Amino acid sequence: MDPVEKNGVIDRWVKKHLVLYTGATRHPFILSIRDGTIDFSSFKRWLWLAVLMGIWLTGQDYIFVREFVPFAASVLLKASKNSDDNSDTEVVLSGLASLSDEISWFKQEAAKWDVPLSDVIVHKSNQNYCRFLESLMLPAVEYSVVFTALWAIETVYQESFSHCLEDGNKTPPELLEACQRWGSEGFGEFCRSLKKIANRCLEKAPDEELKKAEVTFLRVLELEIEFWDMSHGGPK
Ligand SMILES: Cc1ncc(CN)c(N)n1
Repeated sequence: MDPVEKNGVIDRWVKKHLVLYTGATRHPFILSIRDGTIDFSSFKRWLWLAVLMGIWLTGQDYIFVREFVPFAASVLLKASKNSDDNSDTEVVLSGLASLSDEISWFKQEAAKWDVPLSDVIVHKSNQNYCRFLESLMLPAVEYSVVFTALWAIETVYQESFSHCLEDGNKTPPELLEACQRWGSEGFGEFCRSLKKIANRCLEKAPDEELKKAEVTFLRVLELEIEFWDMSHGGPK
């Protein structure tokens, strides 16, 4: 990690809000995947796996990703207009490409597990998250604020699922592919690019905007924790 990143605004916020950040990136749901703390009696294992996969295969995360696409597209639009460095556009575009791959993966997994993705009941916490994304798509929302949100949303998944791939993990084989999707080094590289751009914008932001970006960062962490809680409590 180069020195600039170490002392950037984002690292300061992560340190300042470490409890909430850890709550989002080391959620019991994630720890239960990493530790494979699944009762290995066949029925419970299957049931538990069905609950674990629930977050993906009851379609909650599929619904989220469908909402996340227009949000990411709105960041792309702001990048093409506001950023003084057009490489931002390329970074956001690469993220959109991986989102389209994510959607195809959901569809293929849903088919494999014979889970319909149509007329899925949207869970309350998912509705809240999607409404939050919509609020960030308004033209008036500053570039540094939306980029902080984009970085936080992607990084929570990357930090969470890379943890499930670390040495000593007991992640069930059925979940490895999902963990590799978001926990991969390539996705990690993408998240670091987002962080660099967010830091660059935040360094120049006036106090008012900086405060808004910090509040947005915390809101993303809260929503991600609610999202994991939804799966941990099972689909309601
Ligand atoms: C809830 C959530 N947050 C983040 C990601 C990663 N794009 C996701 N798929 N779902």
